[in-house]
Amino acid sequence: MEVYKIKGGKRLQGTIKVSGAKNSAVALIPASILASTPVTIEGLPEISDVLTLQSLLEDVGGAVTFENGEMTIDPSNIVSMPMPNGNVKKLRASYYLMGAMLGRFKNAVIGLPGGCHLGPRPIDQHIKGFEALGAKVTNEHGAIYLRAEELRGAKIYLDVASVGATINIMLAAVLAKGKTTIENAAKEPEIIDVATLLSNMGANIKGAGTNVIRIEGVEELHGTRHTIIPDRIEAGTFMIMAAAIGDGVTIDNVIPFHVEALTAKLREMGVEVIEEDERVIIPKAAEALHSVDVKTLVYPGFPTDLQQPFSVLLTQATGTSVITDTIYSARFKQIDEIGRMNATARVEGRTAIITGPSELQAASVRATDLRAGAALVLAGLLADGETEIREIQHIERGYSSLIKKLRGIGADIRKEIITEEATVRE
Ligand SMILES: CC(=O)N[C@H]1[C@@H](OP(=O)(O)OP(=O)(O)OC[C@H]2O[C@@H](n3ccc(=O)[nH]c3=O)[C@H](O)[C@@H]2O)O[C@H](CO)[C@@H](O)[C@@H]1O
Ligand SMILES: C=C(OP(=O)(O)O)C(=O)O
Repeated sequence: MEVYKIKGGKRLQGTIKVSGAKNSAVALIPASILASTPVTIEGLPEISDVLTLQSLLEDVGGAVTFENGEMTIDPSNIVSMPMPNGNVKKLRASYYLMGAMLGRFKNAVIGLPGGCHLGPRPIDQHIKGFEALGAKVTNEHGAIYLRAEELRGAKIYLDVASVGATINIMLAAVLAKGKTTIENAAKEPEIIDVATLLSNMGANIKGAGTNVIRIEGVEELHGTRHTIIPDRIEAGTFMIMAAAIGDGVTIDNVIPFHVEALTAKLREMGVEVIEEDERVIIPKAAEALHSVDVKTLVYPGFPTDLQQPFSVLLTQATGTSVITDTIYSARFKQIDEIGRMNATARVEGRTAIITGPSELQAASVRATDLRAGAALVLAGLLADGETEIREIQHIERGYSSLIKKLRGIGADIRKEIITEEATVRE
């Protein structure tokens, strides 16, 4: 079993570079299925979600190369083969194969997606959108069957501003006949990124990044070259780490506007944050951090994906802080784990209540999901002693070269293989 081992207390210093956005990458790769000629995406993060999608595309006939963050996908020989099991269950974003395969072939069979367990993760709004476009959608034996004679543009109002549903409907609608309008669309930067790729492939999309997206279907899409946006969640994770235990950290390859909600909260806590064109500098960890309350919201609100690492920073603040996650009701599994590390924190319904400052102590802990894993890495960096983090496969779904990057700014973190015997003895 692979684990991360972290010796806490080392102050972070230097420049750390952010990779391409995971939550864009996992939609851009399926989007390439809609083209008739090769699509190249530059700057992809080297994470397991990207590798899983590569092999899913290869399974259905795609010719894919991936080197130095650049993926070229030749979708011309892709066929609509059913994908009910296997790799599709490894990630949440495999649901984008539904929109892309439906858009190109008018039929698809895709297993229900996996991803982090954060409480219910329904896809009813995706299905409502596909049905509005003319697809018949059924759930049979754990897979979604989508079939359409033809797809026709429609007006779709989303009951919740879902990132996944907005992107999936765009994917299905770009080759549909006529005009599609998505109302109450989500506005996340990743949606703009996917719309930019699709537009460069020849799609006609207006309004991505606002709550009304208008799509005029086209006959065919062609290949293109696209550079992915930086990962605002990875950038935010490093900003939080720098605020907790930094001594001059520059986070490079960030769009500062994308992390505005976090920057505002950090400043409210007493952290100095300097924003430049494509980087953010945290000159030093604040001497005294103030407690703050945080509510996660759809973009541009405070992102649910940063709430978990942020909860660890709050253990260092003086006073009681309350986090409310309005997006995912059960996204607090890190709280039990940091409790083992001497944090004073508890969960009440949709909120986590954290009182600080606490001197964290090293322990053996479990990365229950991706961002809980990032939270535990931060807890390990702060703790006295050597922390062991298990189930790191969750972390590696979403953070590219994390060990190398953190070592580059002075962290004492390494990956080790431990035997089951050692696990049992502990
Ligand atoms: C709004 C929001 O913060 N979205 C985040 C969410 O996206 P993700 O794509 O997972 O979630 P959505 O944006 O699609 O969903 C937002 C909310 O709508 C609900 N919902 C969604 C689809 C649906 O068909 N029915 C439905 O009820 C979800 O349960 C959730 O409460 O997690 C991703 C990975 O952690 C983040 O990158 C996204 O920024
Ligand atoms: C929860 C996340 O990923 P996924 O939706 O892929 O499980 C995340 O990116 O924080």
